[in-house]
Amino acid sequence: MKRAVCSNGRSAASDACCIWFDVLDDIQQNLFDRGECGEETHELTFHDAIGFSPQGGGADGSIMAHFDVETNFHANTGVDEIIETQRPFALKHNVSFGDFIQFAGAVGVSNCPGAPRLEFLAGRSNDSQASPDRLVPEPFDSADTIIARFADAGFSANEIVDLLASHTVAAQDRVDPAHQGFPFDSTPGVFDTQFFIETLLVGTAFPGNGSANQGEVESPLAGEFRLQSDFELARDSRTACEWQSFVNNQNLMAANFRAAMAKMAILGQDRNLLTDCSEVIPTPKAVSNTPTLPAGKSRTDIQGSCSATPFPSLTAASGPATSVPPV
Ligand code: HEM
Ligand SMILES: [Ca+2]
Ligand SMILES: [Mn+2]
Repeated sequence: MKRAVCSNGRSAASDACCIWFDVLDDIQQNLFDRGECGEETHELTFHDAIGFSPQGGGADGSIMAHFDVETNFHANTGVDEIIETQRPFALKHNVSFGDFIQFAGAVGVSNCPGAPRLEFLAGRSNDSQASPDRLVPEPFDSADTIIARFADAGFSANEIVDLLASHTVAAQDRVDPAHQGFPFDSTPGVFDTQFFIETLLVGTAFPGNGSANQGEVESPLAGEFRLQSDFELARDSRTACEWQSFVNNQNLMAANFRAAMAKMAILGQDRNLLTDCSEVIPTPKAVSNTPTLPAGKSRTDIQGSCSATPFPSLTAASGPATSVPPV
């Protein structure tokens, strides 16, 4: 079949995909600061899409269209800034908010070395209803509550773990506002397995001011932040084996994340009515780093929680205890 001719010598299987090359150029330059590993937009993919229940909603752009409602939800505190930054790009290119949020998320992830190249389907309507409150999980929710919420949206316990690979390139700003940019693993610029290793280490202290915020538990490394929800899901019998399976398996982690993200990105949408524009998403750089026990830690610091399989043996880094700078 003849390919559609797009800007700057590029082409696409469908005419409808050409516009996304222009959006790509614009956001790489002006939203991601020349291709930075962008955490923020990719958080928005989740907060828009998980506003879904069998009653409706989902990855429909509602968080941007009805930001006056949805950003008042406690779990969306602070997300208003990301929305304000992104909305002008969607309006300028005249694409739907739902498409834009998922596209920006996929491009943001592609800027992180080691990430899978995510699927991107275009064609979501720009009509949406505001999501009801209490659908976005909170870091202080119990494993039971989180697993039940995801089940209501159609995700298994293992798929929660798959989606949480996103926390390998993430940091907190709002749980402890006095210590913004404290990341969830020691390599927040790399989509690697360190998040799954480090969340299983014994917690030793609260970074920053030394005391707990709501949804925070003790972390194992100076400067690293640990969410209570990550701590619990790493150790819960329903999620611990999927969690451990990623510890030394980058390819499995990346493949499962890709599949779960593809599902999340079309919550509430009909896949058959969308156009596959995945070829517009850049191919992420590969990584070759070895999954590692951070310096200063040993096997005895690991709280292995999968009863079916022993914790895999890992290379231990040497040198002074790892300390993680903010992002
Ligand atoms: C169990 C469910 C989840 C909970 C309770 C949770 C909770 C949180 C919290 C509390 C933060 C810190 C926000 C801040 O203080 O600025 C955060 C950050 C983040 N989360 Fe999650 N999350 C969950 C699942 C997910 C999923 C499924 C994704 C994406 C697919 C995701 C992507 C992110 C990203 C990218 C950030 C970093 C944002 C930034 O750097 O500003 N999270 N998460
Ligand atoms: Ca990482
Ligand atoms: Mn939504």
